[in-house]
Amino acid sequence: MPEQTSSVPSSTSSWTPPSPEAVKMQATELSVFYGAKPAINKVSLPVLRNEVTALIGPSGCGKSTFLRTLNRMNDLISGTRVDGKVVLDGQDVYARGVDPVEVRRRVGMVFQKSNPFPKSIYENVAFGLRIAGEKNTRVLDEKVEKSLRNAAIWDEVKDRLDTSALALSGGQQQRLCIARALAVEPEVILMDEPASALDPIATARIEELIRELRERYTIVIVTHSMQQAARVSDFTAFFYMGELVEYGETKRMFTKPREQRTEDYITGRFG
Ligand SMILES: Nc1ncnc2c1ncn2[C@@H]1O[C@H](COP(=O)(O)OP(=O)(O)OP(=O)(O)O)[C@@H](O)[C@H]1O
Repeated sequence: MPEQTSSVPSSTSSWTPPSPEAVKMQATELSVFYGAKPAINKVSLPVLRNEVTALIGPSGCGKSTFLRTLNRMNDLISGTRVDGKVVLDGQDVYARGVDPVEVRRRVGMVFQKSNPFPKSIYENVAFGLRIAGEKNTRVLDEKVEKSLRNAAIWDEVKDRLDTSALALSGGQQQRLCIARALAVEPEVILMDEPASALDPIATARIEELIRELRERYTIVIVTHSMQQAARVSDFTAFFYMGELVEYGETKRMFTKPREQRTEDYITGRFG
């Protein structure tokens, strides 16, 4: 099978595979070990271009572990071993010679708890650009503004770019972190429960933003909220005890799940 061809578990074999051009990332037979036991076991899952893919499943089933393999964040956790393959635009991100820092630039990440640096709003967004060697003030200004606009927070902060990011509300801080992720022009954005610490209004803004960002980026989101997965995602992957149980279009998964375990989970029978 060529690298770009998507691969899905046998339980979804009646699902029509996407064309190779539609596949931005592809995990194949991916297992991750913390010590001897696999936290995820032989997971094969495509991530489709300009779509939102939601990862759902009960606590501890391996959603975050899977997410972190997509941009080699697991490399930073000592004792982790990754088996299998993750391909980004046809290139194996774990191949020898691939720079994990470049992988993380192309595949950005937003975390559950917003984590702005104790710096100004401006410097938070400019941070990655400065690290990449950008010194031109005009370029920095332009990119900071563009990122803040794209993260739907520009109007709220444009008059106080030099004030501390820590003075923003939780929802604003999370959108600032999204702006920071966008500044280095990633192609894929990974979001690990990005709204779980936010109130319903701030959550709605993040969800709206995810729908907007989908026009330009490929997004993978971990969420505990079935409603959120149904609202924001185009495709859903249901994990259970380290296995990928079912993957498919979100609408279909939530109305006609093929697997009993998926149905039990989305109807709240366990989780
Ligand atoms: N750094 C780590 N060291 C050792 N074990 C870990 C580590 N991170 C995760 N695990 C284990 O791997 C398994 C999967 O965890 P993971 O965080 O990926 O699940 P999750 O589905 O994202 O859970 P949650 O929804 O609670 O965030 C769990 O058994 C967890 O205890």
